[in-house]
Amino acid sequence: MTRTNRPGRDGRRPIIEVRDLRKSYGGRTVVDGVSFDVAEGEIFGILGLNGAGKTSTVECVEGLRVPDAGRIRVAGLDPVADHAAVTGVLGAQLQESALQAKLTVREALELYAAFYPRPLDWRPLAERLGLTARLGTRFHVLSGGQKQRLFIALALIGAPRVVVLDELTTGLDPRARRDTWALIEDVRDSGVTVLLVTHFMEEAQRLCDRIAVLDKGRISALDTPAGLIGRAAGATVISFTPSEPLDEKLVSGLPGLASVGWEGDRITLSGGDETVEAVLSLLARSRIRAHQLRVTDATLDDAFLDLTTS
Ligand SMILES: Nc1ncnc2c1ncn2[C@@H]1O[C@H](COP(=O)(O)OP(=O)(O)OP(=O)(O)O)[C@@H](O)[C@H]1O
Repeated sequence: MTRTNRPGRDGRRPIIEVRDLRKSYGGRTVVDGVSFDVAEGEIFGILGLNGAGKTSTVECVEGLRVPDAGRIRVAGLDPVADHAAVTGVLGAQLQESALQAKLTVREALELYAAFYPRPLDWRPLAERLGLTARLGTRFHVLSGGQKQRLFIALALIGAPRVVVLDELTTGLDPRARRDTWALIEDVRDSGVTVLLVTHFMEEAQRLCDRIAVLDKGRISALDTPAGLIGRAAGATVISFTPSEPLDEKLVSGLPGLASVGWEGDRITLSGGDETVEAVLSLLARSRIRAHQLRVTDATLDDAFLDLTTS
């Protein structure tokens, strides 16, 4: 596990370097000066609303799109100028349309293995991904989870140092999604660096060592999941039903208060630790009881909403 491994800390060059990347379509800028580094062995997440520029960014990293400006290196290689060499170090998740419906799992694995000079042996890979019982099954009859596992196998078959996974678990049921997360951790633990584009906060929070939040083509924050949550305006949420009405002036003057909301008689406040302490002492001073008191940490969802603009 290399969760503490960060670019530059151990003096090694990051495996992915993106500097001031720009990309426009028809004069509309959708990636506007994006820079980040990914250390070898990290799971690095890119989060953002629809149209934020996530796919454009990672497809530039893959060499599938040509940047208008900026500099990208993958294992020291330029993804456009050195495209053939980059495909040897970078495995990309296929889009569903890339595989013929009638191809069996075994045929897909053999076909893709033949593209690489030193492919992994597909049999143990299929075993590790739970595909052995499906080797004779045609692609179009696989379940969503089985298709995703096949896509992971095909992304790994060339023994890459980096895999790029874009919306890997979209459309999967919660169990298949969790199984896929375990697989991605397994991939990372085997030393492969993962660049992950996702819409799911829970997925990003669970898997990613660091996350870049893209907002309208720019990085609005880049941090660990815990770091992003800590930046959310209200990192702690306290809610309760007071036994008597609260003095609104005292509530709005609470230190560190980020938000207040009422749902019927129930109040929900967000803020820092000092807000929670002040609420509790306000209640004690006013001799008001707090029914069904809950204190929870803010989630990545809260941080994400703070860091993106609709
Ligand atoms: N080839 C293209 N030609 C024209 N516009 C494009 C092209 N590819 C993407 N766009 C536009 O660029 C913007 C960014 O798209 P991109 O797919 O990079 O965003 P995204 O963050 O991955 O979005 P999503 O979460 O919806 O997949 C979008 O408005 C999209 O419509």
